[in-house]
Amino acid sequence: MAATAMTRGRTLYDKIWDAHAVAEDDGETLLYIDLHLLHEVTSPQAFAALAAAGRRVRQPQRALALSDHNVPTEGQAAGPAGVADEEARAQLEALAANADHFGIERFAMGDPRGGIVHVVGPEQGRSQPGMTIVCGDSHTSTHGAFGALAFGIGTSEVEHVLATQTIRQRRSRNMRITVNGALAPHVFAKDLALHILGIIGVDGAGGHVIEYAGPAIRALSMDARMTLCNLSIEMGARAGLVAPDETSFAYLKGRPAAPRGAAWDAALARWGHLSSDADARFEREVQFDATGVRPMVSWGTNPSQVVPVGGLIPDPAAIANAELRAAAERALDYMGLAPGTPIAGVRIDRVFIGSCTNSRIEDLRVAAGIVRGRRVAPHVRAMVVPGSGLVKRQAEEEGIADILQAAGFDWREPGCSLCVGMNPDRLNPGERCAATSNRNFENRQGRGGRTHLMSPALAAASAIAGAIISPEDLP
Ligand SMILES: CC(C)[C@H](C(=O)O)[C@@H](O)C(=O)O
Ligand code: SF4
Repeated sequence: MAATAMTRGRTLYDKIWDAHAVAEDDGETLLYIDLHLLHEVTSPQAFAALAAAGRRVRQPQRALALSDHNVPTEGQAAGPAGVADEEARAQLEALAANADHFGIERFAMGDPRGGIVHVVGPEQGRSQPGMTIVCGDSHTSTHGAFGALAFGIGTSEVEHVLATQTIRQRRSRNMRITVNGALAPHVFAKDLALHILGIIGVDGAGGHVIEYAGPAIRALSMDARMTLCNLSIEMGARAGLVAPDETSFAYLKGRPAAPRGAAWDAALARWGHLSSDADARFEREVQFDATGVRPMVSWGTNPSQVVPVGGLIPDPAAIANAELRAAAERALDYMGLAPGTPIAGVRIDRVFIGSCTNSRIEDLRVAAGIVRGRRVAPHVRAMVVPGSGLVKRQAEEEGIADILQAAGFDWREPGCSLCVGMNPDRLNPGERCAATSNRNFENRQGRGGRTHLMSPALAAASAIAGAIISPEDLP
């Protein structure tokens, strides 16, 4: 890039891209992949194809395999053999066998280091600034919180990465979301993400990689940045990222896979340069002030259909755009909600605190802080599913598990669980759930189930009230 015409600054995304570009062909780039995370649902066919072609895994030490989507949230110590569902058991057994055959490290079911792939990668210190990270899973965007380029890939691409440690990609456009000011007390990264979704919609970042910037983002913890980056994919983005800083470095220091000693110092020196240049160009810019962000709840069947917890369920008749109006009508019908009524007070049957969006230790601390000394409403079945065995253990050591259980929450073993209903944790038809996950599509948590996305604070408060409520309004 020596030509003077090319001296314009680069974004963080551009820099990570350029540093990993191996070859160019017809507008596509072959990108080197630093970390490949695998789970049981999207890897069996990839491994089968690899084996059929007589190939080996190019760099097995750059992969880690985890069982998360269809593991039951009890009895994990028994391993796949103890899983009742045949398809789930077959996938879990295949992952274990494939990882062992191809020399890939895996955390077996029941291993305390195991859990949701997007919780475990960061927790182990494997997800690091400046890396390219892929997984056959859309919410791989979570790892962008570390200033990594992290995105989901399909099963055929999983095979390609296993075989070559590279992937063919088209460059995305750059988008920056700058959040000025500071979040109000009791407002969390989840609210911020749902607020952004409410502004830009589910296609709002289509074709772009989002960089989150500004003082309100800098003030977020790593757990919170992961929540925000996690939801980038629901905005239509290819990935979302935050430039690394002292918060990122402090989080990573001392983690099992983080560099140590002189290697740590060298890494810090490298990571310190990972930011967008002042004159970098973003094709799209969104800016707003965090002060106005309220605790948010979804009322519909996509994650951009949100209102503040103090707001009203919208009236489709008032929506000018015909497509959005039809979507709202259909969503309200599925959700069994009446337009124009307050979202607070809508009665719920279930509560799910978990998922790669909100199942980390800070999320559980917030939930425990709200339910301490209170009881879950008698008609509500509430469960907490920690994101990993280590989160579970830490919550038990901190007394969080006791508080949640004393309040009447079911304390489960880690996994995706009720986020996606691929294990026995499912909603029954018509059941309404306050959920801390990221998707509220029709049938997402079980056939006919109705999902309201919200923060752990709101979900915990709603469990107590038996209806959607803001924690400040709890008696
Ligand atoms: C099962 C998996 C492929 C899927 C994804 O890619 O996101 C799941 O994790 C989800 O959240 O819907
Ligand atoms: S927790 Fe939910 S969103 Fe996250 S990877 Fe699992 S199924 Fe997907």
